[in-house]
Amino acid sequence: MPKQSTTTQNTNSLEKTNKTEQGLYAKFHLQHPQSRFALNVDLILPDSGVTAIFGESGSGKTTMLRCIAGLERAQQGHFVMKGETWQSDTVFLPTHKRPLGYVFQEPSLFPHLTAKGNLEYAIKRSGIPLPAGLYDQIIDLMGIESVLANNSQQLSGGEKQRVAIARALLIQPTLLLMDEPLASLDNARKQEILPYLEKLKSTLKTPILYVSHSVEEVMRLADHVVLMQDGKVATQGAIEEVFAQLKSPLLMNNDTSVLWQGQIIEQDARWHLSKVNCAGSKLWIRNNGDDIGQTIRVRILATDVSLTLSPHDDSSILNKLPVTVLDIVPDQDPAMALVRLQTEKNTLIARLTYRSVDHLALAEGKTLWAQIKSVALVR
Ligand SMILES: Nc1ncnc2c1ncn2[C@@H]1O[C@H](COP(=O)(O)OP(=O)(O)OP(=O)(O)O)[C@@H](O)[C@H]1O
Repeated sequence: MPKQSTTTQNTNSLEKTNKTEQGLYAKFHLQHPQSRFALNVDLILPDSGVTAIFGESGSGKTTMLRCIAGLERAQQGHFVMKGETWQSDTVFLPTHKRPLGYVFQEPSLFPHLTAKGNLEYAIKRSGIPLPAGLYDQIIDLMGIESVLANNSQQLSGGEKQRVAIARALLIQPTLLLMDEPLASLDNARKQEILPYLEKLKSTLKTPILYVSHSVEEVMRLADHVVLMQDGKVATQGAIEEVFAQLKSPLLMNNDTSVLWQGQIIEQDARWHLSKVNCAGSKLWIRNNGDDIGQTIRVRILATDVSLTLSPHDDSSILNKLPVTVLDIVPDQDPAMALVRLQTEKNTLIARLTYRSVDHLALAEGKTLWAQIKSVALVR
């Protein structure tokens, strides 16, 4: 059991600092005495939207979240949230004094209370009066009205987790920490909860740090990604940039893909297609009922991208874009290469055999055409 937090200052007065009046500043150095693992991070993160802490098992995602929550005390630690210091050389706010909500992998509801009882307990514990309408808004946001009277043991896994998220929100946190909140659920339950998380993200202003090792979840929810590797930050940035960088073996496999964001600019009713403009690169996708002007995210798998020296019109492929080779990165499979390509403003990745790389004489700066066999709408 990690050592519980202790107070080293009067927590009534949160120390103000001008270090990061906006944003989150997180710097931790932690070494577990019984393990070789060390966490070493020094980050400034956005104070809005969803930041995914993404990485392989054991890379230190949970440890970082626990340091931020004050559940784990780093030998050296500094955490500033919008100008309020939660930890420094002289400050250590205990967890219960930090204005945060924490959602764990396993929803930890009180089994002897109803869903409503769990929520009321959290509101009472927080000691912050609820503004009019917030309770109903959160219940509605999580879609739990119909299960409020149920004993928490009668709830399904998905319902329990939605109640746990509502409970975390009712504390009115300035930061919401979510540690693999969908990991204990089967795929059907995950698909059921993801739209609630999307709605939560677009409705509430609370910044969310979301730990996950699921590319699908990260691509759907995150705006910003911190990629963790061996206790360090391999890279961080806007989600499109991180997935385009190939900075981790986690991103270099059969599922290697890029994420593009764009707006629907045209509908083709006859063929049930929509045209989406992703920073100048225009793609046809299946019409999923989105209106013109709607912002969407699409995922393009590297295995769905092939390259040709000239734009072929005698192929079934709808999406063809002019591209320039940025670089050629070895795949984990020695037969395969990941070719990073520049489109107008986006990066695209093609997974090809080295034989094809040689056949097309691919090299940095070469211009050619990318054919995109399939584009998946992310939602
Ligand atoms: N209390 C502890 N004492 C010793 N070692 C620990 C302790 N907690 C975590 N570790 C080790 O620290 C490393 C990072 O663990 P952490 O749980 O942060 O990784 P993670 O990226 O969240 O992994 P996962 O995705 O599997 O949850 C692991 O090697 C783990 O065994």
